[in-house]
Amino acid sequence: GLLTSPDQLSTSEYDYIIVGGGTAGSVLANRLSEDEDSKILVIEAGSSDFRNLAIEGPQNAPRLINSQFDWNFTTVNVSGLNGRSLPYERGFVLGGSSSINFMAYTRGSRDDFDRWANVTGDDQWTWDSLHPYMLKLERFTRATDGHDPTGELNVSLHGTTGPVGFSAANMLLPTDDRVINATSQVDGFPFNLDYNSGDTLGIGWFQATVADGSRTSSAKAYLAPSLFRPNVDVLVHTLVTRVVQTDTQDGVPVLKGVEFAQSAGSQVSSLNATREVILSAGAVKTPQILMLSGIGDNATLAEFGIETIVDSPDVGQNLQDQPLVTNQFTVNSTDTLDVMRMNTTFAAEQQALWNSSRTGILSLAPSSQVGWLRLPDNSSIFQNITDPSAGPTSAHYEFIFTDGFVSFVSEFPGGNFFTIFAVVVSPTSRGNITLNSTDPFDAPIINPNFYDTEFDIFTIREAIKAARTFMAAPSWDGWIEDEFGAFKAAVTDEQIEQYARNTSDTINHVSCTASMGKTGSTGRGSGVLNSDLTVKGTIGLRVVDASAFPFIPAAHTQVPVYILAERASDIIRNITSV
Ligand SMILES: Cc1cc2nc3c(=O)[nH]c(=O)nc-3n(C[C@H](O)[C@H](O)[C@H](O)COP(=O)(O)OP(=O)(O)OC[C@H]3O[C@@H](n4cnc5c(N)ncnc54)[C@H](O)[C@@H]3O)c2cc1C
Repeated sequence: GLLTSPDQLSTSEYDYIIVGGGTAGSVLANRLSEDEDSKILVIEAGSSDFRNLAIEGPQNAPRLINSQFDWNFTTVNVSGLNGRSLPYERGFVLGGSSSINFMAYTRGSRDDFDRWANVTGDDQWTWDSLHPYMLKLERFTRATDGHDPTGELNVSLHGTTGPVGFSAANMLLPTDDRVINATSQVDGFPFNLDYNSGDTLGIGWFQATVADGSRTSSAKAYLAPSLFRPNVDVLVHTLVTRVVQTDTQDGVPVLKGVEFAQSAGSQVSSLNATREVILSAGAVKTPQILMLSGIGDNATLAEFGIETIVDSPDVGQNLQDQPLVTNQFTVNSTDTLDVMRMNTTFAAEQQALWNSSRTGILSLAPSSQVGWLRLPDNSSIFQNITDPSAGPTSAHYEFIFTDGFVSFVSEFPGGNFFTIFAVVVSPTSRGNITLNSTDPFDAPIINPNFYDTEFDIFTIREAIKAARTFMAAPSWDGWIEDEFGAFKAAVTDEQIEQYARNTSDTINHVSCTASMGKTGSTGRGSGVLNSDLTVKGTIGLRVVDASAFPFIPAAHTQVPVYILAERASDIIRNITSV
């Protein structure tokens, strides 16, 4: 059942204690509780309010930033962003970041997963091994306006019975044809019917975790159904403060205990799992919990007076995230989604329509098309830098097309706009998560370290130029008026670089802060986890969330988390075929 206080725990005999009821944690709760004999406890710091209408409404996603459903983290002053600090959103509610994200539904490329298998030396992480899970987890749903999705995705590539409902465009916009037609008018931007085929490259229709006009979160897809089972308890408003050693076996520490509290001054409770503790607290909090529990770099832990249980120098290191720039154009039209911000009567009508039938503009995902693109093979950057992408099916940069004005640095100026996001999706910069204090209620120090490398700056610059090339296609003639604001002013390479440093934000894909490496290998750079996601040097402790990625996929990260968590559930249950 759903519990709001530790006093309500019905038993102290849980087989699995899952830390975090977010994207991955909800998958685990559901799959592990399929075994009626297993008792599962999920401990979640945030609230149970994942059915709140603010979360359910797809077009409301921007308003969840800095809301009660967000941890409201901020980064350090990032030197590659000319010293700016960014808000760093993470979901603080059941479903975790899947409850507040922008819903892009992207599996990643064949090469992304084959690289995971390669660096871990474990074939279970190849695209082919994971493909059954991709089908198992998803459920394709039709558009809310009933239109035929032919031409928007390849339905035959998709699952139709899984828990995660997704869709292509819920209604059509006047800009859709312009984007799609431009793909046949300029070289280098081919149409791709379905970037979830394994080959991501090209421009195509956005698929989103929106079903029947509402957001699909992991809480809705996985956790809510499991709550009907007698063997699942979910305790909300409770922070796990650390994992504790309960035993030693053959000299190896057993970490099957957790401590938790409801607020900074309140009583700390503790429980031991009979089988294992699984950290699914996300790529910001999982490394913090590990360090507070004595698993981290020996010297760093000593500075904070934390006794080292496992000297694991990679904890919190290797942070990978993707920076983005929003580039706006003014348009010769009064029919863009900007109208929702300028015409309150129209906005109220759309709200009423969504409230009554979950249709209309508010059922749309934040974008209707997206593109996955590579730098040309003969780019000058490759003279001295090896291609950091996972391979030929993986992009270096992404476009996200938006019918309206989007900026993370300037206010909406009024008027009608079109925005192309440019995103570096195969970054070589590496950031980190470090401790700020030994207080578990304190946020850790977050440094995404954007644009630390020449490759990342080169790529964003070329992506912004490529956006200009794409938008010069004939299909935009008479509709696009002009570039806008700081984008327009950025002309020379140096100006474009400064424009990127001054306006970039995060796409919120923080990953890889407790990553998998080759099983058994130790020392700096060999990873925090074995390839079965157990924490190296421990017994009884696993990490299952975006921290575990060895490389960030050239994709949005929620589906890779779903895939990882589905696979992890079978590893834990010893199930070898899907
Ligand atoms: C604003 C935003 C937009 C995004 N847009 C997209 C998108 O469009 N498409 C996409 O694919 N991905 C997107 N992402 C990324 C994607 O949502 C995440 O990569 C993914 O959801 C991470 O899953 P996770 O399980 O690793 O962590 P989370 O889902 O964040 O789960 C972690 C959970 O652990 C809880 N927790 C943390 N610490 C503790 C503790 N000490 N004790 C108890 N509980 C704790 C948290 O409250 C949270 O519920 C976006 C993310 C954000 C924030």
